Amino acid sequence: MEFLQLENIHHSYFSNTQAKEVLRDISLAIREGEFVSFIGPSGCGKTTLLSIIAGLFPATEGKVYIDGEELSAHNQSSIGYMLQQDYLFPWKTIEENVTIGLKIMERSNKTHKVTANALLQEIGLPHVGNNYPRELSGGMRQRVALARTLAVNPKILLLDEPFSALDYQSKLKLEDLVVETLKTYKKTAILVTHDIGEAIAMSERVFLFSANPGALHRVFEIPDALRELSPFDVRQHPAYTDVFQTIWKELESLG
Ligand SMILES: Nc1ncnc2c1ncn2[C@@H]1O[C@H](COP(=O)(O)OP(=O)(O)OP(=O)(O)O)[C@@H](O)[C@H]1O
Repeated sequence: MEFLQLENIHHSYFSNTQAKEVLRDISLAIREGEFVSFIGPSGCGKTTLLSIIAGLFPATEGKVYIDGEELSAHNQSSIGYMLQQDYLFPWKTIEENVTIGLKIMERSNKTHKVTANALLQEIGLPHVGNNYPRELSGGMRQRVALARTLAVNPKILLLDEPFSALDYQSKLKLEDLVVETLKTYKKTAILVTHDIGEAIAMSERVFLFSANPGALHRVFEIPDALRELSPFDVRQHPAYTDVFQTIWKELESLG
C-alpha cells in the first residue's frame, strides 16, 4: 500500500529577487514499512526534499500525502528526523535525551521511563540511562539519537546521512541495528546517503536523483536475495557487486 506519496513537487529558493530552481516535478510513492534510499550528486536537492517531507517548509508547488492525508500541522508528528550529528543535549542524561520529544509534545510523564528503558534495551545500551552524552562514543550517541527519534513513535523516519560522521566499523554495526530496529517497529524509512553500498545494503529500493534542477532519474529495485540479509551480509553476497556497478555507472553518467 502506498503510504507516503509525493505529487509533482517543485521547489525554488528565493534570495533577493533571484529564484533558484532546486527540485523539478518529483512524484514518487513509498509503501508502508518500506526502507528506501535517496542518492544523487551533491546539491541535487536530497536534503531539501527531506525537509519538505518533514514539513519544515512547504514545496513551492506540489503535495505530500501521508497515509492518504495531505501533510499539515495535524499529521506532521508522524515524521521523525535523524541527522548526521546526534544533537544530544550535553547537560541532560541519556534517559532525558531519549524522552525529550515526549516532554515537548507534553505526553504523560508516567510512561517516559518505561519507553526510554525499552528503547535503550532495543539499541543494546540498557545501562546508560543515567550517563551523560560525553561519556559515550560517537556510535553509541547515534544509537541514542535513534532511540530519541523512535520515542515519539513516528510512522516515517527520515535519515539524513546519519552514519557519515562515524568510523567504518561503527557505521556497519549501526546500519545493522537501524535496519533490525525499524523492522521490529515496522517503520517506513527514507535514507539519504552518498554511499551507494550503504543504500544497497539497507534498502528495498534506491531512488537516484539527477541535479540542476533535482529530478528523479531512476529507481532501482534491490533483488530479493539481498533484501533478506542484514546490511553487513549484503556486502558479502555475490549479487552485491553487480547491483553496485549498475548504480555506480548510472550515477557516473549523470556527470
Ligand atoms: N536555504 C537555502 N537557500 C538557497 N539555496 C539553498 C538553500 N538550501 C539549499 N540550497 C541550494 O539548493 C541546492 C540543493 O541543496 P540540498 O542541500 O538540498 O542538496 P543535497 O542533494 O542534499 O546536497 P548534498 O548531497 O551536498 O548534501 C543546492 O544548490 C544548495 O546550494
